[in-house]
Amino acid sequence: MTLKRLAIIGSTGSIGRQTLEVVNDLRDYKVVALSCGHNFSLFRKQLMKFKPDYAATLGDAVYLREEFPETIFFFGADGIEEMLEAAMPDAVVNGASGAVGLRYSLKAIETSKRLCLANKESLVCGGKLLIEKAVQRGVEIIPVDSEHSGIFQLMIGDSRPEKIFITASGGALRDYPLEQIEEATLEEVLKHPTWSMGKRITIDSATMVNKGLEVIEAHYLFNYEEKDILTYICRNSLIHGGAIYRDGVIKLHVGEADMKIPIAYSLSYPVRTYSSPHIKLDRLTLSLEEIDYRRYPALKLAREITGVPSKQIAYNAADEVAVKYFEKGAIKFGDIFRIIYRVVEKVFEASPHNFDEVLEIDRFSRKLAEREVIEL
Ligand SMILES: NC(=O)C1=CN([C@@H]2O[C@H](COP(=O)(O)OP(=O)(O)OC[C@H]3O[C@@H](n4cnc5c(N)ncnc54)[C@H](OP(=O)(O)O)[C@@H]3O)[C@@H](O)[C@H]2O)C=CC1
Ligand SMILES: CC(=O)[C@@H](O)[C@H](O)COP(=O)(O)O
Ligand SMILES: [Mn+2]
Repeated sequence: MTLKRLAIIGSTGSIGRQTLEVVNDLRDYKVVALSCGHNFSLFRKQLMKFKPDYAATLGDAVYLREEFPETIFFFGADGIEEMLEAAMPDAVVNGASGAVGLRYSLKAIETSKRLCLANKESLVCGGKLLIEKAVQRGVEIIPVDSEHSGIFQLMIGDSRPEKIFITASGGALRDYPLEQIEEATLEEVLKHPTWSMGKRITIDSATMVNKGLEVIEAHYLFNYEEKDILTYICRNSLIHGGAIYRDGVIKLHVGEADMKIPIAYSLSYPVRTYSSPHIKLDRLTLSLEEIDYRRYPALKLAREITGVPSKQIAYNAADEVAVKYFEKGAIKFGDIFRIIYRVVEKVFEASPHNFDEVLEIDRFSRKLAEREVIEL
């Protein structure tokens, strides 16, 4: 059997680490390229175990060259792109966090046949650019985000659903009294009720910025208008999404809250080769709840800007900046939305034509967000 050659961007993160666990189980993939940001100690262990031909670090870790003479190293954000060019893998898992992920997604489309996309910011910031480039080059984009993986699977071999829906856990503050949300601490916000994930996305679950990003992600992936992408709370995160058909049928995607399942599916599609125990059916409780926008104004705002690229970029950039300040204890939880709202309001409506224009709007939005932090 020929092993499929895989590159993983962000191998030291939550998605990256779980991808390596999956690859270990599946056994028909050879990890040819790995990249990390700054977690060199974990990266070192991954290099020892998976022995990739190519590796890249965002930070400066030139010393790794001596320890791993068989591996060709690259450094910096350009280095991560160069690594993909050198490796020319069959598939790339993009598990980087943040808008920066778009440049790796665009490069993945030039250098491989399949992009397994966890980095939802790629679609939020450059959805049209990315999809068009993938179509032109005949490259598959397979969603890794759990809800989108669910919808993707539901849509295979059937008529197009009239509407789709994705679910939200409600995040760590879903049962807090409304008036206490403003002052919630980082420790409280990081207690996600169902999923174990990186810090930013966990904070984004509590504001529902994550769900806002996901509505936009679904808009580009599946080509639905915002009004036809519904959102509900599913407290146990067992229903990931659903497809609503014209004949009254609703198909649900149900499964454990375990990211290894959608990661594995993105690799093995169109078949399933990964084994994982399913939920005990006699203990299965399925229920959905309406979302209260007073508790989650960031989701309402994301809906209002879906399809307006410059504002989508601003929404994400302002959140990235605000979340960093919240993590440092410099702003309140409630300030995250305040900053996003003000930045999105100030950015004009525009559609970037290329990556450089996306970058320009992203940088401008970050500057606005920094200013809003000072003026709070
Ligand atoms: N975690 C999850 O369960 C899910 C995540 N996603 C999405 O997947 C993406 C990754 O999330 P998650 O794994 O939680 O994030 P993490 O923060 O856990 O991991 C991010 C990874 O990206 C690396 N990284 C950070 N900055 C850069 C950069 N500028 N260039 C290249 N690499 C960088 C990090 O390196 P290092 O740590 O070495 O500095 C790390 O390996 C996000 O877009 C998120 O929304 C979607 C669904 C579920
Ligand atoms: C696992 C996954 O796909 C996350 O994006 C998840 O959706 C986050 O949890 P929330 O539903 O709380 O946003
Ligand atoms: Mn998700």
